[in-house]
Amino acid sequence: MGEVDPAFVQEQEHRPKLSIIEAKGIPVIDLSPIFHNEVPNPSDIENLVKEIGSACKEWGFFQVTNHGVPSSLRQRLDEAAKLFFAQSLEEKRKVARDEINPTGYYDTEHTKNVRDWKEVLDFLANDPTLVPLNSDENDDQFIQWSNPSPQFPSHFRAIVEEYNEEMEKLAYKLLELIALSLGVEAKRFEEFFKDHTSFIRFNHYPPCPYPHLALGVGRHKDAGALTILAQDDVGGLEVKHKASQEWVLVKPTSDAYIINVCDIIQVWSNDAYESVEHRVMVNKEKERFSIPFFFNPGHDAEIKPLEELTNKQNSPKYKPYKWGKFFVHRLHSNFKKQDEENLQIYHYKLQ
Ligand SMILES: O=C(O)CCC(=O)C(=O)O
Ligand SMILES: [Fe+2]
Repeated sequence: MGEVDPAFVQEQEHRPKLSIIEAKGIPVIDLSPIFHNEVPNPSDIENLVKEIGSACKEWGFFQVTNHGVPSSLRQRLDEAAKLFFAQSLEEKRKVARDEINPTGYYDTEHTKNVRDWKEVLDFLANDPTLVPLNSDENDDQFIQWSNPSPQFPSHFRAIVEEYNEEMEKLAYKLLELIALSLGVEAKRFEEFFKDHTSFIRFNHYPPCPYPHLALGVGRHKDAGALTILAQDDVGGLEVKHKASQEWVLVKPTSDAYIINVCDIIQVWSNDAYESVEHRVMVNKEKERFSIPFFFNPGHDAEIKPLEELTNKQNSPKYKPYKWGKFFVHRLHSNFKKQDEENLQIYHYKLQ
């Protein structure tokens, strides 16, 4: 790749600074109070909830340790992903995604209309997953998406299924802690996740000859409820710090997960918590792997600010929207460069 392909080139203002000053990083939160005691100690839980609430307010991002996910499972998953991506393009394209079934492999994603320097493999958490056929509000047809079955490595799908179960368990726990931190019942959000549309993504960022011009993933916010991200030890994820508006590198912490509250929690909390912009830098020498689990509600979930969190002084800031319609709208526009901007939650803003 000698010539710079203009599809990858970011506008000047969005290009990464390659010499990063490592400011204070995102908080690291120890989840052992909920996992390592048979009967959790109420004051430990209270402190944990406070820590999570502050992290959500200040950063929208935090890392968790002692999260209960076996590290041996994570290792097996990392190895399987490496084996898959090391194959020829021809092999990988045998499980390519298409406009009907968007799971599987692809290497042409655009974020904000600039091509990302990455290749991706997506699996659903629930196979099959029911979603609306299109984003038209008046059309009530549905479609089922199903998972790809890569031939190699042969055990890939089985490991992904095992890992998905662990991600779900952790996601529900985190959601409870976040609910408590907002002052609502621990299980308040659970009803929205019946037949959830969550999915797991394998990201591979190959070394890039022009890391000052391109990004692994351009700046964006995640559209779902919560993301649980595993990153390797290379580093590259940057988060926009709310107070300073600076891009801050998320330093890899071994065996930790990076958690971010996404657009739906922003809406539920009526902007008490914000979904924060992030992006991924690439580098000339090393490839990088990351594995986000996107925890999304069921397609039928209606998303709007929680009644308990709104009142006369703090009226709802968003119109209700159906998650499934929003999701397929976003997905269809990710396929190619488009003239109009992607659907975002601010399009539902009331004030
Ligand atoms: O690779 C990463 O660290 C983050 C990827 C990401 O933000 C995404 O896939 O939405
Ligand atoms: Fe993201």
